[in-house]
Amino acid sequence: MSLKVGVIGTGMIGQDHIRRLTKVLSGVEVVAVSDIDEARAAEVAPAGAQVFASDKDLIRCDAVEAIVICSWGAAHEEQLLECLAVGKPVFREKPMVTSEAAALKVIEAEVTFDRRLVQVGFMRRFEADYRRLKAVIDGATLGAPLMYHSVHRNASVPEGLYTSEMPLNDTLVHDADIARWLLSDEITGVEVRLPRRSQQGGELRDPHFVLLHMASGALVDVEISVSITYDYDILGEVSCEAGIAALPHRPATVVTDGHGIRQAIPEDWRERFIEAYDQEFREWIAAAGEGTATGPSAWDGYAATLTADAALRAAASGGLERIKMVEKPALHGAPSALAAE
Ligand SMILES: NC(=O)c1ccc[n+]([C@@H]2O[C@H](COP(=O)([O-])OP(=O)(O)OC[C@H]3O[C@@H](n4cnc5c(N)ncnc54)[C@H](O)[C@@H]3O)[C@@H](O)[C@H]2O)c1
Ligand SMILES: O[C@H]1[C@H](O)[C@@H](O)[C@H](O)[C@@H](O)[C@H]1O
Repeated sequence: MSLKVGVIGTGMIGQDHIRRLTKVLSGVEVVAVSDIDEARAAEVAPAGAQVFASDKDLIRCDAVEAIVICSWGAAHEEQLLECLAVGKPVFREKPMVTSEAAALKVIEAEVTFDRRLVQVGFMRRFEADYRRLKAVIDGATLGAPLMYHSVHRNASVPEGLYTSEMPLNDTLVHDADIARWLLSDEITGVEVRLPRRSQQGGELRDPHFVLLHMASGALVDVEISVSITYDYDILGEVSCEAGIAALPHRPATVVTDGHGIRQAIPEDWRERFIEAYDQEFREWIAAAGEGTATGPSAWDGYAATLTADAALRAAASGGLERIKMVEKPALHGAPSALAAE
């Protein structure tokens, strides 16, 4: 039996997820779509899917067993709370929400329901290369991680839609989440430095250099570039007490010609993380079929939101901005290092 899914938000990633849910993965069927741009929803709706003008009607529709939300960040809170109110599993693209207060409401609603329903779209955790990197760090041979260097480069971002706060509250959340997951640690403080401004960024302030302070004492530096022009480049290297572990470069055909020897880099996130998104949804479909969720949780969404908020404060203050988390609910795993402080 297929899991019957409704998709809210049929823009760039909504369409890419509809493609994988209808053409790549099995055990799932897209039975409904909704977007504030109803014409766009109708245009991309798979054959036989119902098109809803209202997101609430889609969420409450009896034929919809689980929901995928790919709308803009500001819409996420209400849509998530509605899914939790009707007890349906929900995959929510990052960022989970855009304020601490909203993140706490989502956590509270899920804890009241007393079963995990929310999975947040931090797809890096599902990629084989990141999983192998984590296995090495968790193994005994390299010793404790001391530093993580994370490079996050976008060739460009959508003009007009991508605003000046988004390097820190939309893009950085991936690096914050993967740092917490790879190092099994929590973020306790954030600093932001602004290097010389790139002329390629137009109105946007680009790039950003971010320093994340971890509860263990490890440090994480993050380069956020959103107008690097050449391609979509994601790198990661962990320095441990007795060695280094790094993500490999993606395999690509080696071209030799009059310009030298070279390998192509993925153009954008769709290409770079294609297998990660597929695996993320395979695992979501299995969990949602059992009425629950797996992988990045509402707690992880909350941690990323706090980091984004602290980064925005740090960019304004120029100093170290501290993060204080509430106590971690049992539903979301063992108490965090911070809760014990
Ligand atoms: N995990 C990733 O790598 C990744 C990649 C791209 C985007 N995203 C995230 O996915 C979300 C969407 O990004 P996108 O690039 O597809 O943006 P987009 O602008 O291309 O699409 C967003 C769509 O949502 C619709 N929408 C907005 N508010 C709505 C509402 N209240 N109800 C219904 N529909 C609504 C818009 O009309 C639009 O069609 C963002 O939160 C973004 O951060 C994640
Ligand atoms: O929404 C996208 C997406 O999350 C990408 O993975 C990230 O690299 C971009 O910077 C962001 O704008």
